[in-house]
Amino acid sequence: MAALYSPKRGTVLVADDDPVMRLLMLEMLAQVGLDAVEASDGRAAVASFRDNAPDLVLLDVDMPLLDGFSVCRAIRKLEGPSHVPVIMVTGGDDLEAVTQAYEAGATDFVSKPINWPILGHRVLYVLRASDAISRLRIADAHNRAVLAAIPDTFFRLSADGYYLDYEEGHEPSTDFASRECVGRHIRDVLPPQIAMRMLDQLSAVLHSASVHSVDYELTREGVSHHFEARLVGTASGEVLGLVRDISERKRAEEQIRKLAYCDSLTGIPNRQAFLETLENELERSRREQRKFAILFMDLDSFKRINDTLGHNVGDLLLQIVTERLRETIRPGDHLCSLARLGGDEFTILLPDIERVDDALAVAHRVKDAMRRPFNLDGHEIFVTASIGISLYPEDGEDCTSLLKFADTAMYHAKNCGKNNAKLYSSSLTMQIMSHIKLEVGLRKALQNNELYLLYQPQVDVPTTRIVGVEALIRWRHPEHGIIPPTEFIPLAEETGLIVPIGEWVLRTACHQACAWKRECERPIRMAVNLSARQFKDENLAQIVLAVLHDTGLDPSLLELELTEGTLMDNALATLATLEQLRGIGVFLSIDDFGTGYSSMSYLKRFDVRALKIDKSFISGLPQDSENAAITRAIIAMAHGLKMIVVAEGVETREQLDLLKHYGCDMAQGYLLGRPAPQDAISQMLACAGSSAAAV
Ligand SMILES: Nc1nc2c(ncn2[C@@H]2O[C@@H]3COP(=O)(O)O[C@H]4[C@@H](O)[C@H](n5cnc6c(=O)[nH]c(N)nc65)O[C@@H]4COP(=O)(O)O[C@H]3[C@H]2O)c(=O)[nH]1
Repeated sequence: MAALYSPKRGTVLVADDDPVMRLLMLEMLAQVGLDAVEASDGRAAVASFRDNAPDLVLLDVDMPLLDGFSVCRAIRKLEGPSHVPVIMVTGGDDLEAVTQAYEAGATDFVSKPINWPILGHRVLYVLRASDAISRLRIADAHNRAVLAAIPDTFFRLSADGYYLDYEEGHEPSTDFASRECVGRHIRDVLPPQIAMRMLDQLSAVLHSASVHSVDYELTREGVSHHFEARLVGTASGEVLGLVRDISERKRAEEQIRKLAYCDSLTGIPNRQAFLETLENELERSRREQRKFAILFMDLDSFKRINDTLGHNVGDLLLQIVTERLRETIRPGDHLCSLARLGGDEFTILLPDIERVDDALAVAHRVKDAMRRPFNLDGHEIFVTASIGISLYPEDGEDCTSLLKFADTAMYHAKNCGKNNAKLYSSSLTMQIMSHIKLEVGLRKALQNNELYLLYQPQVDVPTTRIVGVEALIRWRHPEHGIIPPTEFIPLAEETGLIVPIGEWVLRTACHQACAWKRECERPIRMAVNLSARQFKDENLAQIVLAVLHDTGLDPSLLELELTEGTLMDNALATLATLEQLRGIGVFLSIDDFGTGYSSMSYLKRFDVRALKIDKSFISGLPQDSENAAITRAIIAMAHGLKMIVVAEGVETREQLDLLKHYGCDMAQGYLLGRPAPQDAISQMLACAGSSAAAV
């Protein structure tokens, strides 16, 4: 069985010279469960108090040797921090004795004649109250100790905002001295803005049980400090507050913010910071009905510099670019914010612009600043920039769209030949959307057998016999019908899809050339266009070799057509590739000759078999004497270099006659045969002598 809980039994010192009274008191105390020790005079009472440390003293006023008042005073002197309750027993209506008792330090009094049953309860009540008071004292001492241990400033405010109490914290920056606050209103102590926020929170905490905090900054003796006041309401309708100096934390936060919002390479705001500034600017411009512009800048050849000169030089370039951008936008544009979004992409936010021209003017200044040569680690580098501009509110109402549109305009600027600044327009998005759709379609075109080849005859001018064909690709789009190569080859180049597509063209064309050789029992040379991207593909020679091997076509029946631009792009690498192709035994010809560099000396180095004069020269013949002269000169020079000449775009009998007269070797054009499917070409080849149809 569990032991019964027995409350602590208190001990009462009963001091009375009357033995009957003592006996009655002892009896009464026993009734309410209390122990007692007795003293029959004043001195004995003081001695017993010292020896027994009672919890309560019942003290008669009239006693021999030392009266009750003196005993009470002696007890008060003896006792430590604990305050033992003393109940004095006074005569009937002796008011003076009561006053004297309180003055001597008595807790309570009872007057004679004593109501014994009530005295028991009275004693118990006083004991309980004294216990509560001593617990309160301990709690208070605890609280004081806690407050003394924490560095915070502590204060107490009345519900209407007056400081009732104020204890300065340990921090040297403690915001105010106690004497500046106690008895004064918060408004008279703190700056108006801060006081207002405090008062707001004051009423909030009085209506809720939660802790509210207010952050504020105060400048004391020229030094700024950040404080955090935590306020809590009490049951008595007051507010307790703790104020802490959080300057150190604020500094750390600021440091973290800097790291998170600052681009470490250039020291300017990063993407995150830019997006937040943009968000704020949008809010402000919306409120104040103002306009702003976003400039999105991208360097045109950054990747090349990074790849060729290394990342260190690339980084240095970005740092100098940042410096130049800073200088460029500084005069008069102090509100602009510059950021690096990543890589070589920079943005400039131009607030409060009045006209589009203001944004364009900054864009042109930026472009000019970038055009000055950069001296990087001993390398003199020339860089250009493409800039896209979007405007609020004209182009969009939200940050994401505005930034995207500036980016879109930047791409448009790049497509328009780089070193450009372009404004966004909604049609750009449409163009880009259809571009993306086309790209998605092109990715599937090969698997879905949507690509096919047409072949255009190439004839020997003196005899007009078909000696070769040029393979020309077409795309049968499921929705848009036939798409010409001029529309999708650049896209295939851009996306790299030209490599698999080009291989398919080569394979299909070589296959067909073999078939015609079998059918006609004479060789028909197959010309296939090679784009710059294919030419740069380091696997080109292997692909050509594999295709020739797989199809069984004699390499000398394959002619690869390249433009001058492709050849000139990287002369050294070109020579190596050409060497490999020559090693395989295929021929090379230069397409669209006359439209590019037209450098004969280079062509000699590259050992090409044929030059194809661009149709723009042929179309004006025979009337256009200038083009006639150029055509004649090209033919003569090509022959001088032992190259044969093919005229493209021959549409009339007169043109053919003139070309024959100039000694042109071969011709191709609508007059001699339009690009046609393999069956039609087979028929043409089968005709007697295989002369071109119309001639
Ligand atoms: N006005 C006029 N035009 C004539 C005449 N005779 C031929 N043409 C057109 O001129 C273009 C000649 O091809 P290109 O200069 O190599 O120019 C080609 C070539 O650069 C490219 N291309 C075509 N197929 C391929 C391919 O399989 N691979 C690569 N990389 N490019 C290709 O697309 C360009 C355009 O091809 P097409 O639209 O087929 O256009 C062809 C042809 O149809 C004529 O008498 N008058």
